[in-house]
Amino acid sequence: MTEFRYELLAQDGKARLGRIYTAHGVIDTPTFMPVGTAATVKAMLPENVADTGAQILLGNTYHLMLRPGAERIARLGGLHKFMNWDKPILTDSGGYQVMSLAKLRKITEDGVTFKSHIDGRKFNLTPERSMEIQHLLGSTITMAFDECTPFPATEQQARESMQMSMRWAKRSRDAFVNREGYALYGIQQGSVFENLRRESSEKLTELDLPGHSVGGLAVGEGQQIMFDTLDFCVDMLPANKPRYLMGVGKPSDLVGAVMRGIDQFDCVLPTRSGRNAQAFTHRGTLNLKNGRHRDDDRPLDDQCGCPACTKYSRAYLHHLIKAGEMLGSVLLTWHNLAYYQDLMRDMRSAISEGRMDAFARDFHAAQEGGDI
Ligand SMILES: CNc1nc2c(CC[C@H]3O[C@@H](OC)[C@H](O)[C@@H]3O)c3nc(N)[nH]c(=O)c3cc2[nH]1
Repeated sequence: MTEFRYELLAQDGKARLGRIYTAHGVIDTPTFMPVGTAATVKAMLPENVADTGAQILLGNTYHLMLRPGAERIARLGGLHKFMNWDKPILTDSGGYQVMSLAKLRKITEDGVTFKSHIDGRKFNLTPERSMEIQHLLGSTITMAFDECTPFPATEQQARESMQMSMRWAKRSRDAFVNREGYALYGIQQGSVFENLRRESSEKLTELDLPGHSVGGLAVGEGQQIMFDTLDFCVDMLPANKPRYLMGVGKPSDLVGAVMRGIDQFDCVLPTRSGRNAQAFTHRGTLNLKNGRHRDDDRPLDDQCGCPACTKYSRAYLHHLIKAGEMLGSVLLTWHNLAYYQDLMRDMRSAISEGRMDAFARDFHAAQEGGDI
C-alpha cells in the first residue's frame, strides 16, 4: 500500500514542482483538478478526461449527499466505482455549496441545517457528518468542514468566521477515519487579513494534517486582491505539504498563483464555459457564438492536440453552437480541459528548467496578442 506523501522536486522562485503519492495513484503538481460535481465531469466520459492528462477529479459532498445519497454510493462500491474513475478524487466538504446553493440555511456552532435546493428536504451538515459522507464516498482527499468567509467582510466578521472554521477543522480531524494513502486537508481562512491568515495557519499546523488549502478566495475580491493575499498567506502553510487554492481559476489566475507557490487548483470555468461556447486558447479566449467564425475553416487552437482542434474547424464548432447541438458542448469542454492540462504541463516543464518568469512573460504576450 502507498502512504500519502508529497515530494518537492524543484523550485523556481516560489513556484514548486512536486508529486503527490496517494492510494489511487500519483499527481504531478502544479495540477488542475476538473470538477465532477454530481459524479460526472459534465459532457465528458472519464476516459476522455484522463486522455487530457487529468490525474485527479473533484467531487462534492453537498451535491452527492442530496442525490443520489452517500450511503447509496457506498452500497454501490464507492464513488470511484460509481463514476468509473480509478485515479484520485478530492471531495469538497459541503460548506461552500450550502452557502451558495441551499435554501433556508441556519448556521450554529454545531454545523449547518438547510433545505435541499432540489426537493426541499431538510438536512443537517456538521464536521462529523461531512467526514462520514466523504468516507462513504471513498474520497482520496477529504476537505475539512469549513465556512467560506464571504467577501467583503470586516476584520471582526472574518475573525469569528475563521475561528469557527478552525474549531470545525479540529472536529473534522477527530472524526476523520485515517486510511493509508488517503488524506484530510485543512482549509485556511481569514479573508484578506494577514493576522487572521496567520492565526488560521497556526491552528491548522497544530492539527498536523497532510495537506492544506487556501480557502476564502475567488469569492469576488478580484485577481489583484487575490494575488496580494496569496503573496503573504501561502508561505504561512507548511512547505513540505501540498497547497490547494480552492475554486481558481481563469488561466492568468493559475499562472499567477503557481508563481506564488500553489500546487493544486479546481475551477468550474473550463467545463462551464465549454457549455457556453467559450474557448480558452494559447492566443486568448474566444466565443464560438460569434458570427465571425461561420466561414472560418481554421482549427480552434493550432497548438492543441484535442479532437476539437485536430478534427474540426471553427466553422463547424460555430454551427454546432448555433444549432444547439450537444456535440458543441462536448467538443468545447474537451478542448478547454485539454488546454488547462497543457497549461499545467507547460508550467511544470518551465519550473523544472528554471524558466517560469520567461514562461509567464510569453504566456501574457500570447494571450494579449489579439487576432485569434
Ligand atoms: C469559485 N470560487 C471558490 N470556490 C470555493 C470553494 C468551493 C470549491 C468547490 O465548489 C465547486 O464549484 C463552485 C467545485 O466543485 C469545488 O469543489 C471553497 N470550498 C470550501 N470548502 N472552502 C472555501 O473557502 C472555498 C472557497 C472557494 N472559492
